[in-house]
Amino acid sequence: MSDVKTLLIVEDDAGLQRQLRWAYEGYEVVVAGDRASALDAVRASEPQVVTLDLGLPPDPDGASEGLRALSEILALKPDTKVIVASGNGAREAALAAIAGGAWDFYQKPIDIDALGLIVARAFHVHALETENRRLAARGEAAGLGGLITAAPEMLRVTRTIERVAPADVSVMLLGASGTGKELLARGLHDASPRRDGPFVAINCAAIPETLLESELFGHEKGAFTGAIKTTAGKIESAGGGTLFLDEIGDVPLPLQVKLLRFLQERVIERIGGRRAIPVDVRIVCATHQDVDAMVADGRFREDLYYRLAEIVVRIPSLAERSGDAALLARHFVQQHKKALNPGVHGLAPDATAAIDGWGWPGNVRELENRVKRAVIMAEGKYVTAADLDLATDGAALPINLRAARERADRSAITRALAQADGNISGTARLLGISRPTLYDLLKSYDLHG
Ligand SMILES: Nc1ncnc2c1ncn2[C@@H]1O[C@H](COP(=O)(O)OP(=O)(O)OP(=O)(O)O)[C@@H](O)[C@H]1O
Repeated sequence: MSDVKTLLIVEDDAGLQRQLRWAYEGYEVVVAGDRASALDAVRASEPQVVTLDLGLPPDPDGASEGLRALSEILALKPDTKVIVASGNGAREAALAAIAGGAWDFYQKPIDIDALGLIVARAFHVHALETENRRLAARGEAAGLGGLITAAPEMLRVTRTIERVAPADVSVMLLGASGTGKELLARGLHDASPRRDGPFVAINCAAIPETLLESELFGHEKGAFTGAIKTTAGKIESAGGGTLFLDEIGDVPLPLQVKLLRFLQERVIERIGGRRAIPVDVRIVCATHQDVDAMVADGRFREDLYYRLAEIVVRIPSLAERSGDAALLARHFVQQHKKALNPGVHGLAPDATAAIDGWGWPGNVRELENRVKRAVIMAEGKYVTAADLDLATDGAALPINLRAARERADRSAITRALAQADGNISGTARLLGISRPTLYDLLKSYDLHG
């Protein structure tokens, strides 16, 4: 990357454009007045930092055009630091922008000095992150909550989590199984002012419906058969800290009502109890399910959704994080070799190639399990593709078109299967093929739906 610091100012007001253009020293300043020219400028000048007015034409009084520009800029260059400007009282737009990956926001009218400081800090952080990525490419990065990544798609997520951690807003993490949702929830807690309080996690899908209420809210002695002593629930135990509700989509409707009441009133009553107990807890929740669809067909209460999801963070699957699979595999080999097989030194080149070519439907959890098993199985100094049980993928074979097509097919199918949660109709729809064609492909590639 060149050393030139380029700042893009996206602002439709000609007066402000002029004022801002001359306000900065030491940066190459580029100015754009609307979304299309902003994108052209991002392509042409690759600014590290962008200040973006959310009210752009043709929606100068709203935020729709600005938010669209934000997402398009970040899709083009995910590591860009975008600072959004919003009008008075536009808290919702600002929150939406942060959830959408904006790095910071400031309230208009513009205070040139204050904005100058935010811009300078953005350049500084951009430079640090670039350096981190360089180190990470050599396998040396660990960030939020011990999370390992060098992928811009994931760095955006960790950045969002770091930004929302200090604010007491509820956060919903959406991602497939094994993408690191719990790790991120813990990272958020550790980065928040509640870090000295407890972090309590509960997997709502793993607890039978009949027990979930008592797990969450606690019970008094004698409240039901088997309630031999008064027990505090997870909500109460998380007092002063963070409660992580994993698989929130699995909470049955009657309990959703009770949860909503707690979120509105911030008091709980244990089962069989008469006393309202105030609890100060921050809620972070997660699910691999499509909550929007659940809300649409009445399986998830909309009012509860809005309470739980002030900020929604989508976590990319491992296959969507460029370069991370190999980086994480190296990390897991180093982490586990001592206990499992001290003779192992690292990964053989065919193993790295096979890892890159695999679709990782089970995400980081699958990767860690495969690597652990492979470290145990490895006979020589290096873990091979065969030890990882990935040798059939064709990744290690010489390149030919048929093999390349098969790899692409496999990768798309496994990703679609993961996204559709194994549902065949859903997978076929995502891939744009018919169900019978999908069945044929699954059979010929020996994949399992
Ligand atoms: N980026 C990462 N760096 C290091 N370890 C990771 C990363 N992501 C996930 N892991 C590890 O992978 C395992 C699965 O992660 P985690 O439990 O957070 O996933 P999850 O999305 O909550 O899964 P589930 O929804 O199935 O509970 C854990 O052992 C976690 O430590």
